[in-house]
Order: sequence, then structure tokens, then C-alpha cells
Amino acid sequence: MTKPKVLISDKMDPNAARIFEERGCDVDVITGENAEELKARIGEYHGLAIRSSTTVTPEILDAATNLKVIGRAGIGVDNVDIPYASGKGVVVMNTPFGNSITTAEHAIAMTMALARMIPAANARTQNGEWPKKDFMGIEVTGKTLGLIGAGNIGGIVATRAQGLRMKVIAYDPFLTEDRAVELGIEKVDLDNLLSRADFVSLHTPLTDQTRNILSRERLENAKPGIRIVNCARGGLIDEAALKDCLESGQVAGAALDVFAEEPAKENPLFGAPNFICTPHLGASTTEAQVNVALQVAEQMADYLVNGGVTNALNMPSLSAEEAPKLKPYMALAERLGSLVGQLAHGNLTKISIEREGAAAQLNGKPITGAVLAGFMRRYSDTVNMVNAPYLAKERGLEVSEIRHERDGAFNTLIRVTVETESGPRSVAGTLFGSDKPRLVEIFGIGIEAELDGHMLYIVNDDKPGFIGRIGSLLGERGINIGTFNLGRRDAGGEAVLLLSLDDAPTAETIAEAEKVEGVKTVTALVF
Ligand SMILES: NC(=O)C1=CN([C@@H]2O[C@H](COP(=O)(O)OP(=O)(O)OC[C@H]3O[C@@H](n4cnc5c(N)ncnc54)[C@H](O)[C@@H]3O)[C@@H](O)[C@H]2O)C=CC1
Ligand SMILES: O=C(O)C(=O)COP(=O)(O)O
Repeated sequence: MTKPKVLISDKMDPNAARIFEERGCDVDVITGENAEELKARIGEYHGLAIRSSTTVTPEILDAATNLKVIGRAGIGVDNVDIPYASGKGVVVMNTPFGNSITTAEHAIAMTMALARMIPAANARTQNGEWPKKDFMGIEVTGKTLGLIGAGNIGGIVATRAQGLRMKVIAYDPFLTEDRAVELGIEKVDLDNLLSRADFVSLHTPLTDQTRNILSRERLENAKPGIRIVNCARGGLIDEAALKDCLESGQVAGAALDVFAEEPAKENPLFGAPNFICTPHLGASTTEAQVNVALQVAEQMADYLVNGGVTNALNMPSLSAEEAPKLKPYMALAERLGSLVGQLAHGNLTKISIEREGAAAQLNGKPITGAVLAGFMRRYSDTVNMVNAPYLAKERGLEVSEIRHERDGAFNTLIRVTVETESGPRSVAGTLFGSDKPRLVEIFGIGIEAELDGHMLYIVNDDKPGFIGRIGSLLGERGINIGTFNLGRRDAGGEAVLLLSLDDAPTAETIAEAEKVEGVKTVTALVF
């Protein structure tokens, strides 16, 4: 196997490059390139490790013809077009906890800096002014902190703020009552929060629902003299409205670490009263950067080298321990999916994946992904486990997964069934010797065959002499048969023949085979 190649395109702790190398990847660190430069380069890489400065657009992804994984050394992934990456079969992962304490601490630092106007006091003192009378601050003790978003970072901010004796309330539609009780915070709606909070701190991702969540209207109707801290994402606040509210005094102060447009070299808020800012430093501590660099490199290398999937945003997790165990199952699942995809006719809208025996004890999601990857190949040749579920959804394919506790004739079995116009059609397979995929049933007929390379699937009448006729036809045409597998429904009834061939059969060979006495259908298959 060639070594996976990874590009680190944003400034990252050197531990990331070290881990990639130790785990068997080639790595280039090339930061600060513009989109055109990245587009020209990305085609040669299997992995792309980023922070927030690289934006991964559809154009970049179209050029990324070998890319398998994007790793975000951090939390927010609004700089990656995840639906497009999924469509391209690229896994997107982040490191959801590595910088959360650091970012929460930055929000607390910003809160204290706002309360006591530390940046301006510092600047003017160092300017020789000694402006003691201009900086009358407020205490945070006893004040109400309103969190918009109370997930990992919001939750940590809550505990730190409670340590400062603040009362914490939160607006987060996904916060459970139990978690709110555990955090000792009151769950409220957004209007209530804005009418009560002395400080507001934002901790949501940037999504279509949260964009502009602090709109002009909400800022203008908030509690007069409110102070706002944003260490989450720029697009959450209407910046022009915030500037007006700072100037009118409606908002008593704002501390932003993030801006709608970054890098923010110019911004309407610069110079506004009681406005302080940092250049997206929320995650910038030595501890957090080591954490996220180590974690992203471990996760990406795991995927590129062993197929393990951790913290992916567009694929189910698969631990590095599970991956080798699941590998033969995934090969079996993909072939079964591919077989029904090649054989079943018409518009297929339902597929079910059943697992029995040892297979029922395994993580089913990767097996389903592999079946769908094999099956969807009937529609697209760029399909893989990552994009198959998305493509299946796009085509309206209904997928069901069934686990049977019962033990059947095989100690492990995967069955794939599609609903066709003439009823359900199903194929099943097992593993021989724990890692060799074998087909054991095709459309109700027991058979035992490897699914590999070029094959011919022939349905025929179970009559004497048939096998000789087919063998002679192929022999006369100089086609070498690798394996020869037979199955039949009843003696003298419908029978099937699966042949593996050294080369792809020509259309002419197939037409000749169809003319052989007793043959009903001939289908060329490829795995
Ligand atoms: N300034 C910086 O350097 C950093 C910024 N961040 C930002 O902080 C964000 C939050 O990070 P975490 O707390 O780790 O994420 P998280 O996923 O643990 O928490 C986000 C919370 O927002 C809530 N939420 C989602 N939609 C909402 C809505 N419409 N209204 C209210 N709440 C909503 C979710 O329910 C969740 O509880 C990240 O998405 C990232 O954008 C993260 C790290 C560093
Ligand atoms: O982790 C996040 O979401 C961040 O915003 C941190 O951004 P950065 O890695 O410092 O560019």
C-alpha cells in the first residue's frame, strides 16, 4: 500500500506532523496559501488537516480527487462544506473537546475584561495618562449571565461563572432539564434571557438557525446596559446593529473574539465605545493546541491507515480495534450489496440488511454503509461508504437494518433484500474461516461461491448435459473458468450457475451463452 499523504494547511502544533509521520503517513505543512494555490495542490493528498483559516469549498473538494478525510484541529466546522464533502465521499472529523476549557476560559477572561474595562485602562495607563477616574467598573458577583448555547463550552463557562458567584441562565433548545439541573442553571427562552441577563455569552455553532441570533431587533429590545461576549462565531451577531447599540449605550459593552469576516482587519465595530476584541484567540493556548493537534493527527491517521473512524461528523464511528474485525464483514457486505445492485431490475426503493449469529453482535452501521456502497454502484462509480448513505437518501431508498438474535444454519450471516416489482429478492453470505467472504444464497437458491472479479450468473433449467454445453462454449472461445458453482431450487427445476472468469466476457460471448439450450438468462457481473 502506498503511504497516505497528508497536508496540514493551517498553523498547527508540531505534534500533529510528528504523529502523522510516526503513524506511517507522509506529511507536508504548507500554511497561508490562498484558495487557488490550495486547489492546485490538494489533488495529491489523502488527508487535509485544518483549523479555521482554511475554507473547504466545493471547488476545493472537486479538485481533491484523492482526498479521504478532512480533520479539523478544533471544534467549529462551518469553514467546511460538509454536505458537499459527504457527497464526495470525504470523511470530516473534528476534535470536539480538545479546546473547550481554553475557549471557556477566554469567555470568562473577556467577561472580566469587559466588567473592568481592562484593555482600555491598560492602553491609557501605558500611555502615561493614569486615567483612574475614567474606569469605574462593575462587579460580576450576583450578576446574571445568559448563555446562548449550553453545550460543552457553555457548560464549562457556567461552572466557572458560578465560581465567580454569578447566576447562570441559558437558552438552548437542545438542553435537557436533567442537564440544566446538573449544571445548576435555569433554562429559559431567548426573549426571557435577553430581558434578564447582565452579561450574555454565546456558545452555539454557526448554523442556519443561529446565524444573526443577536439581530438588531433582539439587541434593541434586550435589557438596557447588557454586556455581550462572543467567543463562538462571528455570524451570530448583527455587527452593524451592535455598533449602533454600543454608541447609544443600549449595550454597555461587547467583547468579541470572532467576526463575521475573518481576518477582521477592518470592521465597523473597531473604535466603538466599550468594545474590546481579540483575533480569534479562543482556542489559542499551548494546552489546547497540543490537545487538538495530537487528537486530529491520531484520528486522521487511524482512518487513513486502519480504517478507524472517530469524531466524524458525516459517518458512524468505528474504533481502531473494531476496524480489523469488521473488515471481512465489510468486504462481504459490499459484495452482497453489489450483487443485488447488479441483478435486481427496475426502480428499487427499499433495501433491508439483516445480521444473524456473530454478525448480529457487531457494530451494524459500517456494515450497512458497506452494503449501500456496493449497492449504489449501480448508480455511480464514485460511491464509497461515506457518500453511499447520502446518495441512497437522495434517491429515496428506504434502508432498514434488522438484527436477529436467533442462530441459523451459519454461525454468522448477512442477508440483503431488495423490494422489486416482482417481490422481495434476497442474497445472503457468510465468512468462512472467520475472514473469507462467501455467498451462500442467491434469490432463494442455496449456492456457495466467492464473489470476485469477472463472473457470469446463469439461470437455467436443471437438465442433464447443460454444464457440458456451457463449458464447451467457453472453452471454444478460449475463456478460462476460475471457479464453477452450482445451485438449484428443486431437482429438475430452476438452477443457477455462477462462474468466475479470468477475463471480462464480451457481449458476443454473453449472446452465445444465452442461446445455449436450457439457458434462461445470462448476466455478467463484476466485483
Ligand atoms: N473562539 C474560538 O476559538 C472557538 C470557538 N468555538 C465555537 O464554539 C462553538 C460551541 O462549541 P461547543 O460548546 O464545543 O459545541 P457543542 O456542540 O458542545 O455546544 C453547542 C450548543 O449549542 C446549542 N445550540 C444549537 N443550536 C442552537 C440554537 N439555535 N439556539 C441555541 N442553542 C443552540 C446546542 O444544543 C449545543 O448545546 C463551536 O461550534 C465553535 O463555533 C469553539 C472552540 C474555539
Ligand atoms: O475550534 C474552534 O471552533 C475554533 O474556532 C478554534 O479556531 P482556531 O483553530 O484557533 O482557528
